[in-house]
Amino acid sequence: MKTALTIAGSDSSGGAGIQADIKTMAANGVYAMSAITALTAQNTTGVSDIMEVTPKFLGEQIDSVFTDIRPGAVKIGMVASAQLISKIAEKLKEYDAKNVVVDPVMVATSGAKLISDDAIETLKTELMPLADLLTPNIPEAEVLADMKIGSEAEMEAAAGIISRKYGCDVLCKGGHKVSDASDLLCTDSQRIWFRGERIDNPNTHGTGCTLSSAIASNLAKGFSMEKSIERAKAYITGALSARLDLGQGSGPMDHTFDIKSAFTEEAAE
Ligand SMILES: Nc1ncnc2c1ncn2[C@@H]1O[C@H](COP(=O)(O)OP(=O)(O)O)[C@@H](O)[C@H]1O
Ligand SMILES: Cc1ncc(COP(=O)(O)OP(=O)(O)O)c(N)n1
Repeated sequence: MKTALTIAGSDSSGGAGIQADIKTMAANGVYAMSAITALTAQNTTGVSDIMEVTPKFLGEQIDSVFTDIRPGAVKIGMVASAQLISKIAEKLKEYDAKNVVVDPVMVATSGAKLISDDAIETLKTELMPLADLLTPNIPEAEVLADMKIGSEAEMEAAAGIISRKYGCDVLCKGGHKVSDASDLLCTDSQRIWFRGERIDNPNTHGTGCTLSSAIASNLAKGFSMEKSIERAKAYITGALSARLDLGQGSGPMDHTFDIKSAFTEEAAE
């Protein structure tokens, strides 16, 4: 079985973060492992508290994974502090990690800030240069490229700036647009659009975590970057289309929409 590691924060409501990543990796057929950067007390309406692990303990989790079951891909999500980011960079280099997907998580849909300002600088200087793929949403791409994005042409310009600056592929996600949900991949030689119809569903908690984990899963399985994104886009479209409706705010998606087995039958009366 192919393997993948998520290095991210825990979401107590299960829709984003580590929980979304593990469900996604399992649904995409890879063995999922985790190194937790922080616990969040969070639900569909917001984040009420965050408790970070120490850099030493994060390093020990990563050591435990890499020295035993080597991950075929690594997805990195919420990392709130500069010290934790430096520790991750150190360990990725130490273990020569492959297929590194960095989701530069900054702000949750609910509005909660998930990274400190000084950590954004460390993310740029230490972690992003180690990525094979960066997956900013539009507000994150605006911060990273230092420009406003209001059109597809501006998405292309911003993704180009970020890709050149950090020497990696960039997927600028279009979930924050109002017209459609098309994402743009920028490599050193190509611009590829992944076109998506906007699904009329207010429950989009964890879409970014889910997409980046699905891409990492497909990279771990040996698909090319383009094919991995195409497959991940189909997966998230399916998860959103299942129209799960839980919680009082922006609810989670159905990560298991495509899994039917003897163990997923209806609940007992
Ligand atoms: N309403 C929607 N309908 C279809 N796809 C969506 C919708 N909202 C987000 N997506 C898709 O979900 C993925 C994550 O994008 P986005 O929501 O922009 O990320 P983030 O959660 O980091 O803000 C992208 O592939 C995007 O196109
Ligand atoms: C623990 C944790 N990590 C990341 C996020 C943000 O997730 P994302 O997929 O970007 O989805 P939204 O929150 O923007 O819907 C989070 N909320 N919690």
